[in-house]
Amino acid sequence: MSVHIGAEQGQIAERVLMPGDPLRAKWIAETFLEDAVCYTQVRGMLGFTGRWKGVEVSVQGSGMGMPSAAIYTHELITEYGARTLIRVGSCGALTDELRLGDVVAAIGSATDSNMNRVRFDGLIDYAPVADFGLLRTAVDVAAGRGTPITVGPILAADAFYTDRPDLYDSLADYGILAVEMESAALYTIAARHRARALTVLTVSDHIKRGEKLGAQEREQGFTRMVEIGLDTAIA
Ligand SMILES: O=P(O)(O)O[C@H]1O[C@H](CO)[C@@H](O)[C@H]1O
Ligand SMILES: O=c1cc[nH]c(=O)[nH]1
Repeated sequence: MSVHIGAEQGQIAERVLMPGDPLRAKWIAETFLEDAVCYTQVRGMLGFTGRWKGVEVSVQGSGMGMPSAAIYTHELITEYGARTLIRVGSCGALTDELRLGDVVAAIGSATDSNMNRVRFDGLIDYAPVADFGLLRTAVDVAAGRGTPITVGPILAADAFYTDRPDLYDSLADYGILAVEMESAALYTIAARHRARALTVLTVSDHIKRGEKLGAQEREQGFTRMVEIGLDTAIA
């Protein structure tokens, strides 16, 4: 029984969807999974296991930011044997190519987090990347569903409220599509343990245009993302 999840062995599936928001985990379990059972409420970070198209899948809230996401990723993999981890989150668009509600798959994550500098003694700028097989599957799944998906690099930031919006402009110049707050930790820890990880996001804000998704569009956008995540997880 792990410190932060506290589930019994066997209660968590090998395939896990990871939203940051624990209430999104609840919504996913109640909306998409058959026979979903809640296996943790520790710190209010809800986790559920049920079935999608007959295959066991878990959905575990990971909180906001890399210190929190790293804890859940680590425990899911090392204590519960999770092998396929797909983050389903929201992001702020940095590029004009993206519109509110668009779905993004993160091929890799630039980050301002210090975690990998500590890991590699400041000597290497490690490049956290998605599992290629999962990414390819997600693109195929999205095409099969008729959902446009934009694949590219993103920024995993420590701060939601930044004092350096100028850096967002520079990153956009270098092809970074959007900003969120967990993917670099997910990709790094999954790689360390030879697990597969992918981040799929819905554009909830446009940073440059100052736009925000409304409640109904948010739910529709998240539905498309979650269905891609679930189909990819079981493929
Ligand atoms: O929608 P989620 O998955 O929480 O992801 C994004 O939303 C939170 C910030 O509002 C951060 O966790 C960020 O990564
Ligand atoms: O991390 C995030 C998530 C959504 N929107 C943002 O601007 N940042």
